[in-house]
Amino acid sequence: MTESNRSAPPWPQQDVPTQTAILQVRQLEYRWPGQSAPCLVIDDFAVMPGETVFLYGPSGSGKSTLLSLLAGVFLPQRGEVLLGGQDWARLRGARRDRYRADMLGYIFQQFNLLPYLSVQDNVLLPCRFSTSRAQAAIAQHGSLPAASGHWLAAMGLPRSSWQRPARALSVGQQQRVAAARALIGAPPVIIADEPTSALDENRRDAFMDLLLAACREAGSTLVFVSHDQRLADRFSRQVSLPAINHAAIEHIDAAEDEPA
Ligand SMILES: Nc1ncnc2c1ncn2[C@@H]1O[C@H](COP(=O)(O)OP(=O)(O)OP(=O)(O)O)[C@@H](O)[C@H]1O
Repeated sequence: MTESNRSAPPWPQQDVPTQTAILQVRQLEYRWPGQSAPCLVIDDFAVMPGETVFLYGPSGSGKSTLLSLLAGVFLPQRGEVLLGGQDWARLRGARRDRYRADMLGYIFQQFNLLPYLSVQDNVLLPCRFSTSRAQAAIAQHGSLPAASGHWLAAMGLPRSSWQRPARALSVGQQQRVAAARALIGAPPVIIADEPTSALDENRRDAFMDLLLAACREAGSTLVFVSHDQRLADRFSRQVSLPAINHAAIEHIDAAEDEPA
């Protein structure tokens, strides 16, 4: 990205009219190194801007693998994965990392916070890697500390916790910090991989209420993986990975993972 277009959204504008998919998978085939058979064979899968997608499937069906492909962490052996009209395979090394930081917030099952950094500094991390996220955060909230405070408050974290080291927070609070980190700078897409699996029922419901409201406020599209079918109705679309994946892999307890 050049200095002159830094304030523009980071994705290639000419390729993204409003009704174009923000995420697109075409003729994808992905095989893990050393495996003879592919784990994922997906002809066509698209997510439109503003959707909230609940992606489900049994253990081992490839959900996390697909998320890594959507995030450009892995590249497919065949086919294309596009984010914001940009084919991940056409970006190399540092450019791919920067585009990911510009475009994506990622919430991990185990939070992946830096334990000794303060809550606020954890939330600000994406702004260190992405100029466009930092600029968006400042444009929206006036300053980076104000932006981190905004998303921490949106996720229900009291001000008294913001300067504490992340490791001093409870599991439920740490997952809220991870969500605030994904939301800062309002990236176009948020990907969440089983973010509620460590939460009890009350904390899970509260987390979901706050996360979905915050994604709406940020205008971020959400792709959310979970085993927990009780969450499915909260989303604008439910997608069964085995239903779109033509790879001949064994699924464990497929029937148990159908939505209620
Ligand atoms: N590091 C790896 N090396 C080789 N094969 C792998 C590796 N990680 C995963 N796989 C294969 O890819 C398949 C899909 O794994 P993945 O973790 O994407 O499934 P999942 O649906 O996310 O499972 P879970 O719900 O248990 O997290 C697995 O069945 C496994 O065979």
